[in-house]
Amino acid sequence: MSETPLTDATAAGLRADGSAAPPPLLEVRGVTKSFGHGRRRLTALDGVDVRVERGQTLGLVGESGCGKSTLARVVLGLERPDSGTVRFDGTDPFTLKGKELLAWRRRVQMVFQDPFASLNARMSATDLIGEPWRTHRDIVPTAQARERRVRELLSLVGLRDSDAHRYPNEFSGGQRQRIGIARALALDPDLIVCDEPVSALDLSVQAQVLNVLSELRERLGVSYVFISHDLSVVRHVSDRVTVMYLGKVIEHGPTEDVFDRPVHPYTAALMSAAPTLDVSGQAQDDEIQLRGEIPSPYDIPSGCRFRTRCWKSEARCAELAPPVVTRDGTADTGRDPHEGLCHFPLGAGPTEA
Ligand SMILES: Nc1ncnc2c1ncn2[C@@H]1O[C@H](COP(=O)(O)OP(=O)(O)OP(=O)(O)O)[C@@H](O)[C@H]1O
Repeated sequence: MSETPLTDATAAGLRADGSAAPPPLLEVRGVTKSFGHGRRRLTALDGVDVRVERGQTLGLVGESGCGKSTLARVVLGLERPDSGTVRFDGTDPFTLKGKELLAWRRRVQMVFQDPFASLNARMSATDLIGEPWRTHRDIVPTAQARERRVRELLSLVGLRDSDAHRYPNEFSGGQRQRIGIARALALDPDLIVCDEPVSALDLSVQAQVLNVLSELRERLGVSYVFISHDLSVVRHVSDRVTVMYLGKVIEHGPTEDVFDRPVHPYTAALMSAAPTLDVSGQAQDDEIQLRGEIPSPYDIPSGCRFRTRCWKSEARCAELAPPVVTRDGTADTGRDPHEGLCHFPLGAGPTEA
């Protein structure tokens, strides 16, 4: 039996009144990406589906090496999938060329984890923010327009006009990340991929930067893919969450559903390790200890790839690929499904094999 992927799509693409829903801003379906050859070949993404609606934030979580950055690179058009499709506003960006490709590249931008590493110390804030305009010259054709736009962008991220001519070493970590955000906004994108955008910052500064991101969403309608190891941050910023394990999506759904009623034991374990969170239905207040280490990506376990660390694992988990289930063990008919891949989902008895 081949493994069934979680198809992260609104049911049949229909609204409640039966009319066709507009395509999501981003729709990744069945994307597989491998690296290397022969015995040194590993599958970093295995039939991955994700969806980002306009003006929404998708949280992407999972341990190191599960494929989050590879997925981000695919979304940014930097890595071509081996199979599967990427649709941005209904168009496959990998089919674009020339001017169309350049126009699309504006629409998806990135905010990096470490503002210290990602900013060139010898460039002023103005130069850093305006660097993307070197490639996209038509956006601010004159020096005057450029100066005006830099001031607007500084103001949008909560910095002052006088900051325009300062250098990275004159800014705090939080201010540098604000410059990183202003730079991502310079091309007026529809989607920003944020890869651990606050994990290098002090706790008190993290909240300020997260507020900047959420204000920008309100004001500009920008969408985010938000990658983070910090589940309390993901819960705070995300409308929907996708959980990955060893290159596969093992659970996805609306944030509150996934956090309050995880389907997959792996999701529950991740959440139980996050100090402020309560996993209802699980050992309250106790961290779920997973057995062993993450398996090698060169040697993915048969059946359910999480089984070697799962406390619910039985013989079936090694023999058969896990089915798609919801918290209640039934197919979800709602518009925004909350699903997981598991033989023994939480909150339900064993599913039919
Ligand atoms: N260019 C590459 N060549 C070979 N292997 C790669 C390459 N890029 C990623 N990988 C492998 O693919 C798997 C997924 O990596 P990826 O960086 O996407 O994970 P991640 O979830 O982003 O991890 P982290 O949280 O540590 O950044 C890992 O096993 C990694 O070693």
